[in-house]
Amino acid sequence: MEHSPVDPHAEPEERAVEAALRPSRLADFEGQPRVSDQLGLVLEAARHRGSTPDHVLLSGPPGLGKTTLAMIIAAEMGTQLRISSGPAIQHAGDLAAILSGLTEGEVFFLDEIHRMSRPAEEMLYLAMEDFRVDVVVGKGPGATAIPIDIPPFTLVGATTRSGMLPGPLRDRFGFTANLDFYDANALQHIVMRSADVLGVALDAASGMEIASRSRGTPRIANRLLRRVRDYAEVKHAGRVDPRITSEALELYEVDPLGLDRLDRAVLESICTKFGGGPVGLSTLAISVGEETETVEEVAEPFLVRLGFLMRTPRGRVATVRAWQHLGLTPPAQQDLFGA
Ligand SMILES: Nc1ncnc2c1ncn2[C@@H]1O[C@H](COP(=O)(O)OP(=O)(O)OP(=O)(O)O)[C@@H](O)[C@H]1O
Ligand SMILES: [Mg+2]
Repeated sequence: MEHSPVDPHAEPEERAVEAALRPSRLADFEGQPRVSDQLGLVLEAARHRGSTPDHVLLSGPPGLGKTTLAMIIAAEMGTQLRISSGPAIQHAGDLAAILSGLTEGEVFFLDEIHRMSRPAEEMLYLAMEDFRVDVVVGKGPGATAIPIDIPPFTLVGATTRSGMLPGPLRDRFGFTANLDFYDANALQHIVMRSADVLGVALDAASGMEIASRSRGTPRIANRLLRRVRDYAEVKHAGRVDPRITSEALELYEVDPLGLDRLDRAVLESICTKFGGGPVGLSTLAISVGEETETVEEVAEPFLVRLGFLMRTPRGRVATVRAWQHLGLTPPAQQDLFGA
């Protein structure tokens, strides 16, 4: 499938553009006031004590700013950031090599920490708690563990699935930030700032138009901004206004609530082919010509969040709001749940 403009996961070629749009100071990190305040305090206190900050766990859906915050933490502490990820650390030895190479006070960012192997995880416990790793040398009865001290560091772990983290690991973080979806005002601020960086003359109303179609996600807001910029450059000599903005977003099939072609196909299928549901996930996926995983992981979470779709034990059901959003007349209320 072609990449949807509202898929919250990053396209590989998007990483470079994203780097340019990342705020590098906490003060520029918009829209998560609680997280910013609390994290600001943790960092400030550490600076006062002249020690390294507690380990930080960042959790939340893709595109909400976990990597950005990890970089901000290092920048605010004036230290280097080392980056690795759970899937890249399959052997405990990989982790031992990274940890023993850290210098004092460094921030170690471990992305997708829920995907680390078990032995690496156990090594990490010790490193987080005692700043020590035990490297096992040899095999069988003759194997010995050689303790190696590592300099104090701050681990910043990121996960989209905090539920998948084992309790002992979660407990070793001194501070956990749960990132939540952003409201339209915050996204508007983010998009205005990004427009500045990209040199796009974006007015506030167009910024709001982009924000309200971005599914609460800064990554999507920045991406839609770039699509609007392309459209404006090609069709309107670079001029952006609210009408041009909504034309552009319609061209990319992102509707006023942020639904894309697949989201609408899913709802339309439930309503028009299956009488509003319930319909099983695999049947639904076949009817829209998609993989079940795509329907389940890309389309459904947002539809559920909007209150357009319910997952019931008997299958997917479209709500009255979904019918109305599609401009269809819902069947009488009791039929939605009956039979
Ligand atoms: N609070 C924010 N203020 C400004 N820009 C933000 C904010 N949060 C995220 N962004 C922007 O959104 C984009 C995606 O953010 P980031 O890469 O940090 O998300 P993530 O949570 O790490 O996603 P993933 O789970 O896919 O790794 C970046 O370009 C970043 O600059
Ligand atoms: Mg990230």
